[in-house]
Amino acid sequence: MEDLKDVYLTPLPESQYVKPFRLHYTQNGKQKNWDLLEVHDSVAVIVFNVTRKVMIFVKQFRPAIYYNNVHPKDRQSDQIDTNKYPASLGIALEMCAGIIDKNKSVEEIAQEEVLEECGYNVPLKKLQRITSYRSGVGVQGALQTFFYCEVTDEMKTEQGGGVDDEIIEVVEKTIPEIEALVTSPGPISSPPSCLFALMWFLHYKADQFRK
Ligand SMILES: O=c1ccn([C@@H]2O[C@H](COP(=O)(O)OP(=O)(O)O[C@H]3O[C@H](CO)[C@@H](O)[C@H](O)[C@H]3O)[C@@H](O)[C@H]2O)c(=O)[nH]1
Ligand SMILES: [Mg+2]
Repeated sequence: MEDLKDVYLTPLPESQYVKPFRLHYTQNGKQKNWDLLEVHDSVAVIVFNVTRKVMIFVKQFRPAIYYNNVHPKDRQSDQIDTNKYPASLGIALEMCAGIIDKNKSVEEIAQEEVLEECGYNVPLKKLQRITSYRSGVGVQGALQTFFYCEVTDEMKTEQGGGVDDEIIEVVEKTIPEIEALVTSPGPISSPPSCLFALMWFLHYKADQFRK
């Protein structure tokens, strides 16, 4: 995951993942505009292993985090120096998550992501839909649907780690480790949606697993 080289930037061509727009509107009689990115809606799943009382996280290289850790003056050069800026600067700890880019229900997408990324084969009825919320309200506003799912060691039928060219490390954390994560001074290399999910878990679910 940390073997990174040949890092450079280009302007964005036509993309299947992000579409940039300027939205024009008149509000209270005043003409305005706002620059935004159309991105896919998504699902995210808290996977909790009740056999060993650990939460299942995924760790992966996130180019957007990496980019934001590169000093603006060093972004201009032909290539970003990976000795100065190693891959570790872009590695995020997240819940299992995936974009909705297929004609399937959110439950089916969530089920697929849990298998592909974490290696657990869960029946649809084990996926508890908690809520949905808007991510990136400044420029995206896409909808993410959040699930909670309890798994056992017996359900782990695959390695996990992603599909195609995805490189994902499956990481397990105990409840005290989750508490340490959400109370750390940061910067935490996780999206706020993940931190919300962890607080939700600590508030509504964790007590029964603390004994
Ligand atoms: O520019 C891009 C963007 C995506 N991909 C591919 O698209 C897939 C995306 O993976 P998937 O697991 O479906 O989605 P995530 O990247 O995990 O993103 C989800 O999880 C994130 C963490 O919660 C949220 O921020 C996102 O909104 C949500 O879509 C992967 O195969 C990528 O390789 C590319 O190749 N190029
Ligand atoms: Mg994913």
